[in-house]
Amino acid sequence: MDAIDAFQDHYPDNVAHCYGCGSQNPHGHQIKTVWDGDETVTRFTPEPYHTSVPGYAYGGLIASLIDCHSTGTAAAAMYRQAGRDMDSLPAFRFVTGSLHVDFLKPTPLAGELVIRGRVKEIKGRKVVVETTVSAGDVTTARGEVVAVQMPENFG
Ligand SMILES: CCCCCCCC(=O)SCCNC(=O)CCNC(=O)[C@H](O)C(C)(C)COP(=O)(O)OP(=O)(O)OC[C@H]1O[C@@H](n2cnc3c(N)ncnc32)[C@H](O)[C@@H]1OP(=O)(O)O
Repeated sequence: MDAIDAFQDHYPDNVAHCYGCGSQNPHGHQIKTVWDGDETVTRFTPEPYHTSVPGYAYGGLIASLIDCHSTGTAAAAMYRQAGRDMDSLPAFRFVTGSLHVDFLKPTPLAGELVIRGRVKEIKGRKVVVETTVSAGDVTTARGEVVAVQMPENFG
């Protein structure tokens, strides 16, 4: 387990292959998300190959960071609401029902991005998460994700 004890470190191995957040996917982003009070935070440094316009990050990367940060936040929020440890069973696993992203400013490729999430609503199997992406003091993207608990018969 990572020193920071991220939400994603608690995903069972059989659902830890996601391109955005799976610790078992060597080609993926392998994001790591933690609580910061009532918010959640992920730190991610894009690589030169994440380019869109030279010097700036590809929008699909930004969207996928918002996506997996938010589904991880949804799972953690559900455990927190239930007063349960993230390793306890049955596992709360969330998939994306809806992903909305507003690209507010170009996101520079130089340096770390800070992704912050806030739970807007928890209702039944659904969690709505608002997430921002910031480079330094500048918020470059804002997203909203409807995360839905993964049905047992997913697929
Ligand atoms: C597990 C670790 C991996 C992490 C994944 C990381 C993120 C991903 O990339 S996941 C892959 C992309 N997503 C998918 O493939 C999901 C495909 N879609 C599905 O399987 C289904 O449509 C699914 C599960 C989202 C919802 O279906 P279902 O379980 O039948 O939901 P349902 O019972 O109708 O709705 C539950 C609630 O969610 C809401 N909801 C469902 N879909 C949406 C949607 N597209 N937009 C907005 N709200 C939605 C419903 O309105 C309902 O809300 P309310 O209770 O307020 O009425």
